Amino acid sequence: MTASKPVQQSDTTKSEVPDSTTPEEKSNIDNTHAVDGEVAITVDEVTKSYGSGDDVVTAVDDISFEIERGSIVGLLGPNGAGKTSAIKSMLGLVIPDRGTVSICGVDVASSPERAHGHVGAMLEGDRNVYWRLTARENLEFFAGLSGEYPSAVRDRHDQLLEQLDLLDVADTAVNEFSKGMKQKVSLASTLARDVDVIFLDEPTLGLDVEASHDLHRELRRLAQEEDMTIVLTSHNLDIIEAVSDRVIILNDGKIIADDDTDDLVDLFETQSYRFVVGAPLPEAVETRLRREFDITCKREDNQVAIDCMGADSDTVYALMDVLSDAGMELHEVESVDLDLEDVFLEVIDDPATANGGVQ
Ligand SMILES: Nc1ncnc2c1ncn2[C@@H]1O[C@H](COP(=O)(O)OP(=O)(O)OP(=O)(O)O)[C@@H](O)[C@H]1O
Repeated sequence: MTASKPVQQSDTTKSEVPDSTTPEEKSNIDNTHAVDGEVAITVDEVTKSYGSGDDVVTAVDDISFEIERGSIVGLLGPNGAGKTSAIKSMLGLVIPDRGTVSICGVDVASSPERAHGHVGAMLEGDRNVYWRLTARENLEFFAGLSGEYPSAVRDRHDQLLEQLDLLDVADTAVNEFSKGMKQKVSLASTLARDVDVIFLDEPTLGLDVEASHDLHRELRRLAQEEDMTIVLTSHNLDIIEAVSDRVIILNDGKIIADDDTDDLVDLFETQSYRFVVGAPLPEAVETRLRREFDITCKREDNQVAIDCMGADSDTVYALMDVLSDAGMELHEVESVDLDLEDVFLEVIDDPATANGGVQ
């Protein structure tokens, strides 16, 4: 990503980035898959604050992780959790106060151009591309930024355009496209160079269901067949659950969970129980349950379903004792089917529940 578009965005922090790439390194910028071992990204004790004195905001607070080559990692967190700052730190778009980042074994701070040679990024969706250019011209432009000749990448671009269902409109100006199509051109432009790592911020924003599924498939294919490493953020947790091998959840700049997506959901599933009792649930009983346990109640016909998250066996028996003391008839106890969204809300509410995943 010698000078690819994300680095050119109206990002006031860009000027902070020094380019200490040596002339030898510059002459050596290429897109070979020079991956060091199996680790594509290393983030080591990175902290990034903005402002100073009383106004200081610590957006990223001492985070460390490694991302394996060919994996897809979802970076999650509520608004203001530090996701964008973490991604910008990884890309070298902001300079961390402390810590180091390396991509494909290249230190981003000391050799940004060489590191960027391995990276594509789509940070602002359809605003990432030039609307007056055609889809194909956008791809050629972004490939050209790193010195690739249009004739040399034509086959690859045709393949990309075909995979994203854009080949028929390849020579149409982007400003005639729908938002979803622009988004796809943006993704194709991110992939227009042969890179090892891509960062995608809200890649499915504006895409319809079918286009979203196409994108899921394409991301999985890129990881599985081309060994591409993908870091994505989205507020749509269905997408993260569908494509990510692993999720890292940030809150207040800290990592509060970091685990394989399936393991994280399984962990909560085995700890989450539904107790079904006959309605009504007396207010005093509900108040006591809410005070002593992490529960939600749903009324269904003549029954009340009490969902208890993060429960071990002691909790299950203690909750059953409360119901029994209150003379409630217990119809059923079952484990609850959860999705990533349930897990995310639970971890944000109480990070300690992600035991095994907390740093
Ligand atoms: N340039 C900046 N100057 C000052 N504070 C900033 C700056 N950028 C981010 N912040 C603050 O840092 C914190 C983390 O912001 P960041 O944008 O990294 O979070 P985020 O998880 O990406 O949020 P969102 O989901 O809302 O995009 C927030 O409190 C934000 O206000």
